[in-house]
Amino acid sequence: MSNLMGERRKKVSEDGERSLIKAPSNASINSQGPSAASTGDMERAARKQFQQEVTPAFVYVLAVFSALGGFLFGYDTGVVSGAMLLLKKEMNLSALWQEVLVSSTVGAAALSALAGGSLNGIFGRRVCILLASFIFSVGGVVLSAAPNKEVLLVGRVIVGLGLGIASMTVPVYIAESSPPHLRGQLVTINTLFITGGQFIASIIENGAFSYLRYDGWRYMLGLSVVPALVQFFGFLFLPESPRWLIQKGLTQKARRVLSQIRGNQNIDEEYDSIRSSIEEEEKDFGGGGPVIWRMLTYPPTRRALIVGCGLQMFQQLSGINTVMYYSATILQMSGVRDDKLAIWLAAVTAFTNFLFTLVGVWLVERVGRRRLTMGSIIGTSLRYRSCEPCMLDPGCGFCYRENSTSVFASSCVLVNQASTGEAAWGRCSNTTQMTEGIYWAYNYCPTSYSWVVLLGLILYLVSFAPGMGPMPWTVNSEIYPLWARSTGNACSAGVNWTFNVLVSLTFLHVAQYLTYFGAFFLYSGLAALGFVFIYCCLPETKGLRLEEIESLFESRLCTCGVYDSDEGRQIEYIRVKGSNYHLSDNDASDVE
Ligand SMILES: O[C@H]1[C@H](O)[C@@H](O)[C@H](O)[C@@H](O)[C@H]1O
Repeated sequence: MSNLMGERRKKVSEDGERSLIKAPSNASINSQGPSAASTGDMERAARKQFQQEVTPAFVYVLAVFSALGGFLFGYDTGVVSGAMLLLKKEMNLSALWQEVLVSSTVGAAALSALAGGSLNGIFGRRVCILLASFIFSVGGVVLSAAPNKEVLLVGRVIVGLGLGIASMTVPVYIAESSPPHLRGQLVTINTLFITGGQFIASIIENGAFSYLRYDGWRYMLGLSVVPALVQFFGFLFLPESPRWLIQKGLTQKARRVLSQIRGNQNIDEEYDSIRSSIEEEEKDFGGGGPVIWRMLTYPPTRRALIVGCGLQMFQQLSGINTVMYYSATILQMSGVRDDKLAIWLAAVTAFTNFLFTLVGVWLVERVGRRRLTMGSIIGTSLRYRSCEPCMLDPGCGFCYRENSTSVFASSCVLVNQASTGEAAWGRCSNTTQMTEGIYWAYNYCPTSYSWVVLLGLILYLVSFAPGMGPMPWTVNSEIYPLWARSTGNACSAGVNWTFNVLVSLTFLHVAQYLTYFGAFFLYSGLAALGFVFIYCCLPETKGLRLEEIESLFESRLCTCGVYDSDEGRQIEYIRVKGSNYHLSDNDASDVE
């Protein structure tokens, strides 16, 4: 089958009408005398003209309206912790009910992301986004009106169903509508909106609603109806993905949409190329069993699926949501004793995540997905090395003296086997004997080190947010051929949500057993594994057309870093006839 696809690509590049030539490098232009040089000049002029073409505003409008799905993702997963503080008092919720209310949304999202694959294939991206925003609105209304915890649970499950569908559809819709040179940036805007939603949620948690004696949680949870309705009504007027339309044979409509999105520029080459790719795909993969089976039995899509799901798995295993969901608790354990301060500091961490995702939006088309993701995961795995080594050992605790400014006379001492509240011997061995100014810290660093923990969390987010946060979503929206795109994204989003629920549900237990710092070392180790996976298996997709990306998975999965060389990236084709030139971002370096 892979030979077949190779043949197909050869055919496309030899096609007369869409005649393509290899663009010579600068060096070869200079060494080939005047005529070659003037061809080179013409090409340069053409490139310059191409690069001056303004990207129509419509594609940004489309990306922003779609990314409201990301905002709801961030808001709904973020606001629940603040709402829970109020709910547990008002509805007398047990710990089990609190856990169920928080994780039911994430669990429902995992299931509906998987189901979203078929819905996308059958009804299209636009209908799925409309459906998700409708579900979000219903969920918001149910939550804000809930008379008891059972109805709350129903509302949380409804919201989760919307989340799963939105999380797998929005990146695909944006990727399929964007021009190649902006695709990474526009898809990454979706993650920017996720982290923006988390940040706004953290502000709302602290804001006026949290001071209401009754029903503050209703406003917190119900507020999500506003962006959901904006998205719903916006999408009534926004078009379907042109690629999905072509796949369904609605070619006239697809042409109209593509030309609308491209601001009436000449779309002939882009349209032809998408259409011929899809027709070839139809011929090669038209029949023969469920899509997931066809993906698993065809090596390039199997490899893409491994890369896509692996990225999502490592994103979650590197512990992002232990920070996003528990940062207030972590800060309290590290010595911040005032509740309100801990919650405000948690908002600072959410803001850092947002701000540095913006850096990711800026970097993605400059340094590419691969380098950004690798740099990010390295930073992520290094972050935890700064805190007390003593805390790593569940058998030890920290005995210290403290005055108003500093910690002194500290030592790491074995914990009493019978009670972790005191040391096995010494100054901290008997709580009643502990005189004023002597403290015993088990499972956290003493107060004057809490800034180290806050700094640790911030440094972690500074390295996580530009790469590991957005890239798994961005890369997944690009690496599958059209016939496998919905299913590929459904699976990888399902993996993301599943590991999200696994890591966030087990975090407190893991921390109890290994201490907070031990748990962080565990995630750090997993992130290091993730680095090896990314280094070996993730190819660069920057600047390529969606239809070209599939060929990156034709060779062996783990090529151990050969992607870093520019080999293969030098093959640039420009069209000789007509006025549409396709350039990868490498071309930018040729243009003065
Ligand atoms: O990419 C996002 C983002 O990084 C969020 O902050 C996180 O909560 C999500 O789980 C993740 O998928």
